[in-house]
Amino acid sequence: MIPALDLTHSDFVQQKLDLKTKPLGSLGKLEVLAKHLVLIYSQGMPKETMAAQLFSVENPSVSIFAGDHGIASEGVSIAPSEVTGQMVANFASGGAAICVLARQLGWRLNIVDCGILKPIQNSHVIDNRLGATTAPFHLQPAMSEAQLAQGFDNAKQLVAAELDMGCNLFAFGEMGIGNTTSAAAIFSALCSLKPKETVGQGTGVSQETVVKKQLLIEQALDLHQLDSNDPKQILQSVGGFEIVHMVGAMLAVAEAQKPILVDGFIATAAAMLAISMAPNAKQYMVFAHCSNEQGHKKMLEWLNVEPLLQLDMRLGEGSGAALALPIIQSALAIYNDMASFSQAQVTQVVG
Ligand SMILES: Cc1cc2ncn([C@H]3O[C@H](COP(=O)(O)O)[C@@H](O)[C@H]3O)c2cc1C
Ligand SMILES: O=C(O)c1cccnc1
Repeated sequence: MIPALDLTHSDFVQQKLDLKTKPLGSLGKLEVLAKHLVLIYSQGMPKETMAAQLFSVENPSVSIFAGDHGIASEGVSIAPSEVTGQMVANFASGGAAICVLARQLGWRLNIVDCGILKPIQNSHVIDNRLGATTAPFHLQPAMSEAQLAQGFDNAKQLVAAELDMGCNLFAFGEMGIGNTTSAAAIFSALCSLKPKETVGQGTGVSQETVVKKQLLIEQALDLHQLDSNDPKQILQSVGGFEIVHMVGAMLAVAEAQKPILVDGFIATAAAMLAISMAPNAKQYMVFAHCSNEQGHKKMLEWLNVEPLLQLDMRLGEGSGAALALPIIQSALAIYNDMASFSQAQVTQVVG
């Protein structure tokens, strides 16, 4: 259901970039990014339309999906589950890191309760609750098939509403105490890796807690006997309500052939599931940063993608994705506005 990226305009875009007044390729990854984005934005355009077109980011939105995790009661985080809801209130009142970055950079923010411990009454929070926390996944599946399906449906509707508002760049963030344990379990199951390879310190837990996370994931992998080729089973068994929304939203954006800015460890676990469900989805993804969570670098290597930024961040919330917006805008500005050798009457340099 997700179309492959049509590469018809690829040579035209490359040539346009090559004829700009600079040594060939000297804007490095910015040129690669410009080409990628212009190809996405020009899908279905006839050659003449595309040749005359300027491309820009319109009405970008970052949606933060929040959900609580049954596994959190095993003490896998520095914080208790209650902090998820407290942070949702913080998102709603504009005080969290993602709020500051979104305001500064020009993202619109959606705050989505996908199933935190206790609902909060706040008109800025979208109610997409699939339950009140997932089940502890080392003992039973994190959620039912119906909850998973409902999450996908919710995400699809959210993306449809965003597209109606003219949004053409999507970022997704998450908040959910315990969700690095869930993301590591997903990574282990999808790539048949031992938990030792995939588990990290999350919010900054001790080495002892890292070992506890590994043992819980081992127990879960034993219990569920997950098939690395069955991403839905993996998501239902060891995922989270916010992760379900992320996967569903990524698939919906890719189906609409718009770009997705992928954030850190948890968002990349969601991206890997989406790609496993629909391989073409990867062609609409831009990987914003490499987080400091051990395992994220391995995920990016496994996907064979290069992130735009490496700032030693390990927060989530969509913060790394948010920071990449100015780079996206710069890439498009170079494509749109930079003079060619002939326009500027500069002798074309070769080599
Ligand atoms: C105050 C606070 C704000 C956060 N914002 C994002 N996270 C991040 O940390 C959590 C994942 O780490 P773990 O698996 O170790 O719990 C997620 O909620 C993630 O978004 C936060 C965590 C805390 C404590
Ligand atoms: O990489 C991330 O996105 C991350 C790392 C630690 C905690 N929360 C999120």
